[in-house]
Amino acid sequence: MQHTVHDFEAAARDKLDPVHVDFIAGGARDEITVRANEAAFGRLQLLPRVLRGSAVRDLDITLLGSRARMPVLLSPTAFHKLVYPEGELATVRAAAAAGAIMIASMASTVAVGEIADAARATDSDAQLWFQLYIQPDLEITEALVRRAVDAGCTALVVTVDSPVLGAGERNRRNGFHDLPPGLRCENLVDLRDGERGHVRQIAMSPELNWEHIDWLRGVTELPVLLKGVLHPEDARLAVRHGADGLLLSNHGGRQLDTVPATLELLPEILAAVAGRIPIVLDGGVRRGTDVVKALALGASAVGIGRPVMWALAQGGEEGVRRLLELLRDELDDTLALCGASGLADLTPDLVRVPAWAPVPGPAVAPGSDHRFGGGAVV
Ligand SMILES: Cc1cc2nc3c(=O)[nH]c(=O)nc-3n(C[C@H](O)[C@H](O)[C@H](O)COP(=O)(O)O)c2cc1C
Ligand SMILES: CCCCC(=O)C(=O)O
Repeated sequence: MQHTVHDFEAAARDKLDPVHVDFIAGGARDEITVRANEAAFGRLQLLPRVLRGSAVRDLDITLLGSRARMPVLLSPTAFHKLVYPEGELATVRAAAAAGAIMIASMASTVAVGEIADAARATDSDAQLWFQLYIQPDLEITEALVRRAVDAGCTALVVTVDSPVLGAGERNRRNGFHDLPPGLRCENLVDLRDGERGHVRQIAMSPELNWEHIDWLRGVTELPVLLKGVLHPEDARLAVRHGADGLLLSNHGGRQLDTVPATLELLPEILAAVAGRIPIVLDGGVRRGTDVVKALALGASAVGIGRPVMWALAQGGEEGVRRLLELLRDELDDTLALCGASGLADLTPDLVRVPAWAPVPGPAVAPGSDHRFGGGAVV
């Protein structure tokens, strides 16, 4: 039985092909950023308030017009059928049950229209968003956007940190470059005559620039979030080019290795956008306390990537449902312990960077023996 988010990973590792475990767990190069994301949460401390809570806590959010019952989104992850036969259909049913926003990957193994139909069939009002890699062929990109719009997606998440494919050295060593026979990137099927949904159809393009974002703004009315902006100057440019939000993400450490943990960048990015657009953060979120830290510092919501893949592999729809319930319970528990009656009570004063320096007292000169009070006071 899984009692923590990490337990799902352990259970999934027992079930999955080790090559697929490496695909999910792995990152770029030395995986320094992969480790940094989780470690950053551990370094921050919470400083709770007392005697001001409430019997129930409000976890609802509205993000760019999409309502959700918890501030945890399912970040886009490719290839769900690789780990569970129903793939994204199982994931979206669980997300809908939890009232969580799912961001379907452009590289999903179920077509976005079918994912949306499965969500609607649950009678939940949970929203589906679509992640897009802008393709240098703009007609193809427009056709993809149309598929997302027709499916009823309520926002687009444009991944901008992938001018080239991340260097997953585990995948290279394992020779994992492709989906196994029978699985396809369903959103890419027949975009052009006869295209069969091959992973290699996805162009990671170093030619992309801000004009592509301007162009995209012109072809859709959907809110557009940029995923993978890390430099504060780019955050300012994103606002100027009409982005409606940012998903502050280093792709779970899968693109450029040695970039900072997203949590460490959050204050700078918030300062750069100065409240003009919401910031969602992903990377290393594994605990209710992690969610609280990110939100207290000013994120509007967080996303989870690998935990969803592990839970899906462990137990399909039921696994992802339990993962989301677990995170919701931990979040609720943390809010109660922080004296918060809802997400609005999460303020930056609840978070501390540890101050290792001793509290200042009477200073004693180096070399003096303070036990005898003989040193000069400086
Ligand atoms: C197996 C896997 C597949 C992913 N696929 C995509 C993708 O298709 N598009 C995308 O923008 N990000 C993708 N990501 C990155 C996630 O959206 C997210 O940024 C990252 O996983 C968050 O970090 P976490 O795994 O520590 O929660 C993928 C990540 C993983 C682990
Ligand atoms: C072509 C699929 C890209 C998936 C991805 O973004 C990742 O594995 O991190």
